[in-house]
Amino acid sequence: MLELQGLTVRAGSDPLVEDVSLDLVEGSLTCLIGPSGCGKSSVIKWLAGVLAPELQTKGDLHLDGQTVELPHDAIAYQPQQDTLFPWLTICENARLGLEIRGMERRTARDRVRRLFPAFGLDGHEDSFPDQLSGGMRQRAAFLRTIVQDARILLLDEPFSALDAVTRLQMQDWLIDRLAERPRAVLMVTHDLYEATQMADRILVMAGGPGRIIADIPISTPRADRSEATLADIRSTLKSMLLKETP
Ligand SMILES: Nc1ncnc2c1ncn2[C@@H]1O[C@H](COP(=O)(O)OP(=O)(O)OP(=O)(O)O)[C@@H](O)[C@H]1O
Repeated sequence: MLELQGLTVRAGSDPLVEDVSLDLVEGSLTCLIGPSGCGKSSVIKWLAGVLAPELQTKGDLHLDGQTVELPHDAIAYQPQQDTLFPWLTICENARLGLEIRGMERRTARDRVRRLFPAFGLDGHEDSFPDQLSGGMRQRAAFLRTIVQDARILLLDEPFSALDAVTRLQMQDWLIDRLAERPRAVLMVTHDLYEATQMADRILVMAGGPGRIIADIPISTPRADRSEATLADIRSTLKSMLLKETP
């Protein structure tokens, strides 16, 4: 579905990412892991079309075999922080992206409001972000991303600001939402447990400059994943990350 070939990112003469290629498949969640600073966000930001303009980049991107220009409507991006505007209600925050893309305000509001129950936000349409818990804010950020109805979701550490229990709940919740409508998902995480529990495939990056050093499919169905079934793969990933962390 989405194929990236040979992404290179440089800051002047300093190579940040070198020859990264990956493909994303509909109905499949790919996790991107790697040591801090190895270039994970740079890859995901480039795919989203929001990488800092002062960086020099080279790479080919194809969607269903066609070359695409970035940013592209088929690709939705959720940055590390929830980035909800504090002066807008949750409903206004969620519909903003649709309005920017030209949707009439009433249509955007109706489309967004229909999703509130499934996102556990029923009754909070007119709340402001600081009136919600961390988990609710994160669900609101997901709502804003998912309402764009993009076929490809790029999620940069979507659960990093959450406490441990909310994080586990949100992981299950996201998997359920994705099952309702298959999309291709690329998710950056630092959490090996999260990656092995959620991913269909894990890409491991190393730094200096950033490159992909392993591509590990996880074929065990999510419902059958347990500490025992995932122990070997977690241990392999842990060794790789320890070796690559400066
Ligand atoms: N605009 C920029 N100009 C120069 N260097 C940059 C710029 N943006 C990022 N970098 C550098 O690129 C490298 C990769 O950064 P990036 O944020 O992609 O890493 P990361 O793997 O996502 O890190 P983390 O896991 O800590 O979020 C880092 O060394 C960073 O300092």
